[in-house]
Amino acid sequence: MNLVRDSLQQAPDPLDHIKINNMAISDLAFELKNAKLEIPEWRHSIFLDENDPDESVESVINYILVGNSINFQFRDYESGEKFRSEYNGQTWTGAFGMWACLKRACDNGIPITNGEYLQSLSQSDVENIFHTSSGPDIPLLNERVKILNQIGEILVNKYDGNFSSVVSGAASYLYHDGNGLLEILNEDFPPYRDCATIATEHGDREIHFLKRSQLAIAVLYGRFHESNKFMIHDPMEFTVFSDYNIPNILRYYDILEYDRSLTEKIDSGEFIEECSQMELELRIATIRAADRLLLKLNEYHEDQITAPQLDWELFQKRDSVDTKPHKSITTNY
Ligand SMILES: Nc1nc2c(c(CN[C@H]3C=C[C@H](O)[C@@H]3O)cn2[C@@H]2O[C@H](COP(=O)(O)O)[C@@H](O)[C@H]2O)c(=O)[nH]1
Repeated sequence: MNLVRDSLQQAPDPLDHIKINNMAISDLAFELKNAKLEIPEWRHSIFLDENDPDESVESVINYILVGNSINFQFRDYESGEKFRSEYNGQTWTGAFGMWACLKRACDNGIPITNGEYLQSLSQSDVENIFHTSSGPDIPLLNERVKILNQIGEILVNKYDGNFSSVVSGAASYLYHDGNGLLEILNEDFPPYRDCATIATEHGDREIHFLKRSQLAIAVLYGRFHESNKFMIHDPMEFTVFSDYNIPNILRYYDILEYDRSLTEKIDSGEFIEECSQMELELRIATIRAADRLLLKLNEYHEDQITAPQLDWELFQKRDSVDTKPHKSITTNY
């Protein structure tokens, strides 16, 4: 049982606005066959380090799972300019800009991973956390406040106020008869849910993308996979994380071919409505194409490459491709 892959089986194939080019998939797989395809451990200064005397595996788990609940939308909707903030003498942009602010809050003793604190966070508290002296404000601030309040309430009511209790109570799997960590995040934490309904010839079908929840678990898997401090025994069940960068990178490599109407919308900077057919097709095609790319890549690799490794390889190219990402206003990515 894989919530994402099983649900995508129900989605239309082929799609109306996007064609997946299998030749281009083979070409990119060949190009990447000797790539390192590492599992990132995310050991930047903007993340907590479990080896610090003041930190622990639990504090890293709490930090990553709180932060990823608001890991979405970092580009100014008009200018496309990325949110950015300073930390440790460096400028961090986009998602890393968000993490820089969260780390700054931790350094200032703000208990942002404590459910009690989160459930009563005010708008001005969050404005202060994400205050930046340069560039655009972080988008969707109010949505971030609501999500953090909701996450805090759930943690207090069910999990002793912190995410490490969620992890310790879950099986060390993504999927495990409802007790896998991904299943629990999806079931117990509505802000982490990431699903939509798509019309098919057999009627409406619910499809799951689980982008932020999979990314959050993949970060912990990457950080601790060489130790027994946090295990995921079914890493092949990850899919790539369908945000606004991965589809654009696949488009750049001609793996995703958009029809004229979708091309015109994206290249003119028009918004594509969240949960519209076009937006859902972008996310469905991203995961379908990336899974096919994984299969091709694994023809060249003895030890099986997992989706987080492919995702990170692709994601790093986001600022060097000359195609434009789509714009949808959403809290899913
Ligand atoms: N597929 C995929 N999507 C990712 C990431 C990361 C990397 N950082 C995470 C890794 C560890 C921490 O958890 C960090 O947050 C962010 N994103 C997504 O991209 C968007 C931000 O893009 P830009 O505006 O250019 O910063 C936004 O939707 C964000 O959710 C990734 O690795 N893969």
